[in-house]
Amino acid sequence: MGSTAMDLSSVKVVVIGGGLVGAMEAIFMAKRGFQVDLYESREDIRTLEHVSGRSINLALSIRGREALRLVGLEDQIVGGGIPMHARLIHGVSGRKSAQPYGKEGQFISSVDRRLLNETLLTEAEKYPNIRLHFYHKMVQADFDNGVIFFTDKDGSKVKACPDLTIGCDGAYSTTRRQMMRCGRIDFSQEYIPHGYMELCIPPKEGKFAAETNYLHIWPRDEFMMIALPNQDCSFTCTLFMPFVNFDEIEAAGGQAPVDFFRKYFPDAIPLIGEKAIRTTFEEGRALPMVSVKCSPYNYKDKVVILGDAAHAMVPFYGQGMNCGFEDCIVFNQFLDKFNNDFAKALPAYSEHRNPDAKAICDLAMYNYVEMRSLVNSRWFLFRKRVDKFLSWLMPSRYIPLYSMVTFSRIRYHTVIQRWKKQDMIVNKGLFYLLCLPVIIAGALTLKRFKPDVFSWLKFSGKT
Ligand SMILES: Cc1cc2nc3c(=O)[nH]c(=O)nc-3n(C[C@H](O)[C@H](O)[C@H](O)COP(=O)(O)OP(=O)(O)OC[C@H]3O[C@@H](n4cnc5c(N)ncnc54)[C@H](O)[C@@H]3O)c2cc1C
Ligand SMILES: COc1ccc2c(c1)CN(c1nc(C(=O)N(C)c3cc(Cl)c(F)cc3C(=O)O)c(Cl)s1)C2
Repeated sequence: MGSTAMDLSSVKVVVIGGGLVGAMEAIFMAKRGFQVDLYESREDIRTLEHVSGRSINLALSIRGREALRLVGLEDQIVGGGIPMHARLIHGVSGRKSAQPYGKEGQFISSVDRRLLNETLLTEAEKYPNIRLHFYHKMVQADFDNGVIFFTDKDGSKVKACPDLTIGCDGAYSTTRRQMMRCGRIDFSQEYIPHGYMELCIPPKEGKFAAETNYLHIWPRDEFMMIALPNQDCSFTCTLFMPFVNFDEIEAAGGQAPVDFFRKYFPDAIPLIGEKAIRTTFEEGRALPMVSVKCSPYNYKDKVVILGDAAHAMVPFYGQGMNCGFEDCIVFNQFLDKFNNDFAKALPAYSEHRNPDAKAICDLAMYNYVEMRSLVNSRWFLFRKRVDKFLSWLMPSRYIPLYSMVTFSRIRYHTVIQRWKKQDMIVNKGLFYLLCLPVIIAGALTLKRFKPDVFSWLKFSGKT
């Protein structure tokens, strides 16, 4: 159904989910001229009171920034965030080592999740062709007949009859589940044995209690903690640990959480505070992390899923939201390419985006191991220095993996291809650089003490 500009307002698009990607997608669709109805199961988060010390932040990088630029919000969001120019690794001894993310001026932004979501919803509301419906939970869909059913706040049924449904309802997506009832959708999910819990480093005398413009990392093999700065001079820490360890600490109770921190994160205790560590463990529960993959992302010309609904990933690359925002850019490009013909744009988008989303899900899972253990090892630090040297030596030909993910819009599946090629070259180069001298020294030593040791190398010349 290709449509010309003049009659797009009769095209009805329903967006399921008013989270980060749903709010962003609603704006993209409204800018095209469609009539957009966004349905969010929860309340309007802008009406909720703010609780200090409970802010959750996210790392915003170039892929997400590009989507924000396209909807005119990049400067506002980046300006309200805190730039992180480097990672700061905290050793268990308390020794800290900083590793800049890139060249001068290259940074990632720590942004407040709620503020970002509120800003997107408020921007969406400015469009006359967007209506926001809160307390509307999508419960069933008959995509073939274009009917979607919701329950509203008092449980009564609401119906919508869109031309296109866009599911942005997160990792546990109902839209995806409904699609799986009517189409051949491959689906897989994997929970990792780790959970996460958030803690807060409050301001100290109104100022940041730790180095400000850094992503703080405490890598401890099976455990890891990271901290991102907030506008109110606090840090939000995320502790990653196997559920068995969370359960042990919870079962022990009392001083167990503080004793655990004293053993693994001693330098964080004065920053967070013993009382806050105890109460966070007493009151909070570790949350799960799931990786979801599915294919395709569409069912005919009726429905498409974006964001975590299509590809939830473990957070060990800080790319989930960035990838979901990039979904909005790419889907928009396919609507341009096929002049809003959903029958062509939806399958083409799914075929194009699927390998990229699966690639970043795999990279995030790979990093789940890499960041916890290797970031402490001398080899990891050495490889970072090799990365830095090679990217200085061959800036256009050698880009470190995390730079391709975080500071470029190279397609995620191409990132993996280039990384594998680069890694082979580097490891081969390192072999020759490190092993060859040893081999040569060994051969010379052997030759000195046993001159005829290489006589078998000489050709006898006899036939
Ligand atoms: C610990 C952690 C750290 C992270 N850090 C980063 C980071 O640094 N950088 C980054 O880019 N990403 C990060 N992420 C990932 C990021 O949070 C997600 O990728 C992003 O929130 C996905 O947005 P979404 O809109 O697709 O889904 P969600 O944010 O889950 O939003 C889905 C929305 O749909 C609504 N909904 C659900 N079901 C229905 C229904 N049936 N009907 C109507 N509405 C419904 C929900 O209420 C919700 O509002 C992190 C994730 C975790 C867990
Ligand atoms: C709010 O909760 C969370 C949870 C996890 C993350 C974020 C926010 C933001 N994250 C980012 N990751 C990278 C990255 O590329 N890598 C390889 C890293 C991966 C890990 Cl796990 C890490 F600890 C450091 C780096 C690093 O490079 O510093 C960025 Cl760049 S930002 C992970």
